[in-house]
Amino acid sequence: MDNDDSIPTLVDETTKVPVTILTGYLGAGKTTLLNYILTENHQRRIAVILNEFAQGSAMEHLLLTATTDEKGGDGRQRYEDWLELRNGCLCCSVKDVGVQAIEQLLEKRRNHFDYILLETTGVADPLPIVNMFWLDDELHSDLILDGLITVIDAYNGLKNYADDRHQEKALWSRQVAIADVILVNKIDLISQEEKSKIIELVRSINVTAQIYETTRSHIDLSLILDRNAYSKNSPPDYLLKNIPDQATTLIPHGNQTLNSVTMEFNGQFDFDKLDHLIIELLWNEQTSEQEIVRMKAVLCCSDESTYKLLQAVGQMYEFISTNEKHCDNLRNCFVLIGSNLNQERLREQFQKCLK
Ligand SMILES: Nc1nc2c(ncn2[C@@H]2O[C@H](COP(=O)(O)OP(=O)(O)OP(=O)(O)O)[C@@H](O)[C@H]2O)c(=O)[nH]1
Ligand SMILES: [Zn+2]
Repeated sequence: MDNDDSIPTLVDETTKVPVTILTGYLGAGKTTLLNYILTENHQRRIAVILNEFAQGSAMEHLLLTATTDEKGGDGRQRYEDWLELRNGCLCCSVKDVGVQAIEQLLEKRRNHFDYILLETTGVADPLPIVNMFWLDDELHSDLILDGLITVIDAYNGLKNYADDRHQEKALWSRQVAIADVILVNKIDLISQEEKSKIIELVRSINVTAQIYETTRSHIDLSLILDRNAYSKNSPPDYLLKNIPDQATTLIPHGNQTLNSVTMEFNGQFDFDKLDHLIIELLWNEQTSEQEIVRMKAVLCCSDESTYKLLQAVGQMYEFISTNEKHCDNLRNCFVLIGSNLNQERLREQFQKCLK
């Protein structure tokens, strides 16, 4: 499709390119959904990014090209580029590296696509990837996170959840917990009774997501694309949801193991104390024992009646005021990503900053 450089483009160079993230446990129907989206008439030029290990990725690539070829008769190319992140896992190749790679692609191929779909590997915590795309204006990114879709396998879902191996259960729950939209897929394989059970379970983990029942991931695209779920000055939904208070270990990457810690607190923070703690954590306590790479929070501070956001990348951090009043809902949510994060100790440190 190189000759279409000459075709005038309707894409405004200044418009940000939406990124929709697809997550879901192994085999839930993510690629099926991608295939479906790519073959539907969506008036979009979509780039697909697979965040999989090399082998799986090559296979999915084949699956997707097969689908486009089949449907290619009308001469319209429905997706224009392909970015494979080989040798690894976007989720643990610390954030901004991934964003930069995608931005570079975007710069080179600006006229070739105007939407990005990112399928994450089914065995990793999707939170770091979502974090990665929740970008500050100051970073002048061309990308904007549009939404997070979690596909769940209705047939195996209850089993995944009941799995005693802690990692599996935690992963499954987190994928459900942070979604904006949840597709309860493979409805064709379950009974009415099982359907009620799985939907009840999903709802108990995520009270705010839109839940749709699907077969072969078929869904009205207007329900999942262009959702603009993360607009400026409102706390991202996933931070206000009930993310289980827990520490998870992400898949090791190189010689480093990143882990993430999510914490919730009720009440109001004393801003000066909190500010002091952040400096302490990011500047004075960065050791091989504990290193915070990324931190985000939605906060209620006693000096303001609206939510504050906290953003930290490396040692740089900032507080951002929002327009959203915290009223009597005094929930505070933190997400920290780094190495050797000690949740207990962190919790104690933050606790001391409450009024
Ligand atoms: N019966 C039935 N099978 C489905 C449905 N959706 C997907 N499948 C099948 O489930 C299998 C896995 O689907 P994929 O789309 O590859 O799942 P995935 O989430 O991309 O899997 P990973 O990338 O390995 O995590 C495939 O064989 C699909 O054809 C459905 O609604 N009903
Ligand atoms: Zn897949």
